[in-house]
Amino acid sequence: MVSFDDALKTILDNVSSVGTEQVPLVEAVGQVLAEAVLAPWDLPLWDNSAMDGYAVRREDCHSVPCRLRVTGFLPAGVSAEGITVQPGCAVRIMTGAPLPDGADAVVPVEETDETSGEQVTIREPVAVGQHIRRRGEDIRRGERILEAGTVLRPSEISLLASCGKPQVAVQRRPVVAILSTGDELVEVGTVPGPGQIINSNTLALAAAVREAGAIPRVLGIARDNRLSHLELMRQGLAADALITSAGISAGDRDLVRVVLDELGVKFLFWKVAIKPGKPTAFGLFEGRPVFCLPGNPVASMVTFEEFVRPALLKMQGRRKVLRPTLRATLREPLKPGSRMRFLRVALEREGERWYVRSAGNQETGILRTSLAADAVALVPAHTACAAGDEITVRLLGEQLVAP
Ligand SMILES: Nc1nc2c(c(=O)[nH]1)N[C@H]1C(S)=C(S)[C@@H](COP(=O)(O)OP(=O)(O)OC[C@H]3O[C@@H](n4cnc5c(N)ncnc54)[C@H](O)[C@@H]3O)O[C@H]1N2
Ligand code: MOO
Repeated sequence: MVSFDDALKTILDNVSSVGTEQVPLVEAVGQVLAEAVLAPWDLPLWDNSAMDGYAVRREDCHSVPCRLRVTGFLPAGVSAEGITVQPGCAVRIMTGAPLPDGADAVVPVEETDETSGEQVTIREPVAVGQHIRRRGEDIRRGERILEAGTVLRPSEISLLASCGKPQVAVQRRPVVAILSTGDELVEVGTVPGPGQIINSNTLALAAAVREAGAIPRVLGIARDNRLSHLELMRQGLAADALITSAGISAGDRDLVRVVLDELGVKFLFWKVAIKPGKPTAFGLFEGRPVFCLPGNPVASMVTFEEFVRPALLKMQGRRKVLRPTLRATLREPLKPGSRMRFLRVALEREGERWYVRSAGNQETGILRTSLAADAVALVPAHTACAAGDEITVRLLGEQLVAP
């Protein structure tokens, strides 16, 4: 049986990017850039006004108030070619419009009085360069603005768009096959008969795969016989990764490992010293990962979170693949366990401190506890804790606070 740390390390050492693809910009959000991007031009493209107002020559405004003749109008979207601010004159200009020749300052409309359509009075002192956005002040042409490996957020998308890229090379999202096993399973939408339960793991795993940025491919249910396993596992092994659910512990019909062995999967471990999730196995098929997760719905979710999610993120080119942990103070004591434990917990914040309490019954059949959990406490084996002790918890999902 391997330790949790060794299991995670083995997985992460054996997965890598599944390749790159070109995608339209909007679809690239959340994906990892696969190319360095150079700015093809300066940004801003040309000097322009940061205010609605008047383009002026500073030397005409030495002593204010002063009166200037309005000789033109520059809205955004027009060229300033052929327009020059002559001595004693001003050009009415809108935010974003190109700065006309001769002008070296913009006076916001609030600091002027329009005497008539033809004249304007400048009331406030004027400094050279004020309210002008200079060509290239943000980004210089030829500058390396984004490195391969960058996670694309809306800000990066904005920059890529400004650099004229309608599509971009990103790390491809892996296709992840999901196979549940068991004669007791029926698909959702069917009312379970005697001895039957609904195959909820497939949907939970597919949702978790999608949430991790990958593409789920649901294979259905392998029945508890070799042929059914063989047929669906062959399909699953063609995907970038395969996740199986159940059939991996000591049961008489637990065929998953036997059949995957037969198909040529090389297992690197098949039991981990954790609770829940002891019967978790990991193998490789032609370099592609195979995760065999326990059938208990809670164990399935916990092992996905701890082992599969980091792997799927790494396969998408992410360098940071673990959710953050924080130290929190226990509200209640914890008994020691013989294996490292993952306890579903609820966090509360008081001032700058985080407090943690059990989210409910920790038996792995009890899904309700997961609904109340917003973090998982990582409790080492043989460790008893008293109320008031600090423990490490891993946040689940994004932590938002009420406005
Ligand atoms: N003698 C032993 N028995 C068990 C051991 C052990 O080490 N020795 N380990 C226990 C632990 S821990 C777990 S977890 C389970 C895992 O067993 P399997 O992964 O082989 O899964 P099954 O026995 O087939 O099912 C367990 C449980 O989960 C339900 N299940 C299965 N598939 C689904 C699904 N797709 N959707 C929803 N629920 C599912 C299934 O009905 C069972 O109740 O083994 C212990 N036993
Ligand atoms: O994986 Mo089992 O308890 O460890 O649910």
